[in-house]
Amino acid sequence: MSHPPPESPLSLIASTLDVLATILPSHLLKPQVGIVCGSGLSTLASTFRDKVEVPYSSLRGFGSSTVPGHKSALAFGLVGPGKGVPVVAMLGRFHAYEGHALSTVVYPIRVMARLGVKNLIVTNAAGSLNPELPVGTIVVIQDHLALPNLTGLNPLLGPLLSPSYPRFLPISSAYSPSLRRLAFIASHHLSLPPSALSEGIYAWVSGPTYESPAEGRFLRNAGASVVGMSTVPEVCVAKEEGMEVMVLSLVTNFVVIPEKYRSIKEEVQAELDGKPLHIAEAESVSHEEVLAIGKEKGEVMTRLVEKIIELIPSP
Ligand SMILES: O=P(O)(O)O[C@@H]1C[C@H](O)[C@@H](CO)O1
Ligand code: HPA
Repeated sequence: MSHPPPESPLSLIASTLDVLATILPSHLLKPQVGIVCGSGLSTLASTFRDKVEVPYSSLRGFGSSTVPGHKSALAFGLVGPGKGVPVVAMLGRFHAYEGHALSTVVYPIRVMARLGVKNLIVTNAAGSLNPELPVGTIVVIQDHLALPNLTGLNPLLGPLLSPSYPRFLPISSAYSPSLRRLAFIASHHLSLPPSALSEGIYAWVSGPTYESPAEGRFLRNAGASVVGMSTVPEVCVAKEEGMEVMVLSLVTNFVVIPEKYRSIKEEVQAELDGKPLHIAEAESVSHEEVLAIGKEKGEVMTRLVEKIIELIPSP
């Protein structure tokens, strides 16, 4: 029995675009800005005007978000005063740890590029590796440390989607300085305290385990400021597609990095000596905690993203 040839990625994207063209009103069909909503951050689309939500299940090539705090739909709408800026948001993303191929993780970014998106704002929830980045801080990402990229899980592995794409993509300037500037200017316009927004380096890990103390220390010593399980694949592909990219990480927890390991040997010896030690329970992180901070900070993230969009020069 002969099988039909596999569908090419470009024809799959074309079919997704056809579906969107039949659903969307013309003023929403050419979004200028794309947004990826991180864990618990789908409220970023709560203030879109003329909003149209398109479930991923109606779009071939899209997976389904299986993680709490991620909704399986695109939201199209207008942001900002006057006519407004047409935008599209992924209300939930796909992570490799859910079992999605990296090509599925980045598929919506390729669709956004072909809809005309030139500027991409990627958000995520992340663990802090630095005591100077407390929970609730929004970190404007300057660079990344992507161990999966370096060890064989790079989203750009495989044939090029277009012969015009570079085989060896430089990503030394992946995080757009001009968009990063707008983040700080927007924060000033909104009168946010200077401590609300910081800068740092995002470490991408595959998850789904949170980091062990030794892994957290390793990433911190390697120069990372925050760690998370997403974002870098989307950034690499957006860069390949020629977009300007900005990443905002919301610190939802500290990664547990004790200065000293609990020593069972010392504890037993202290008990034998009749001087038992009082050991504090080690903290641990949970996704519920991550979502709770997303909910608490959703409003300020929304205002910041809206203001950044307003400040992006129109084409
Ligand atoms: O999609 P993001 O990166 O915001 O989600 C983070 C990383 C894991 O998916 C999850 C862990 O709590 O939150
Ligand atoms: O501590 C974390 N580690 C990895 N990913 C995360 N996403 C939110 N918090 C974390």
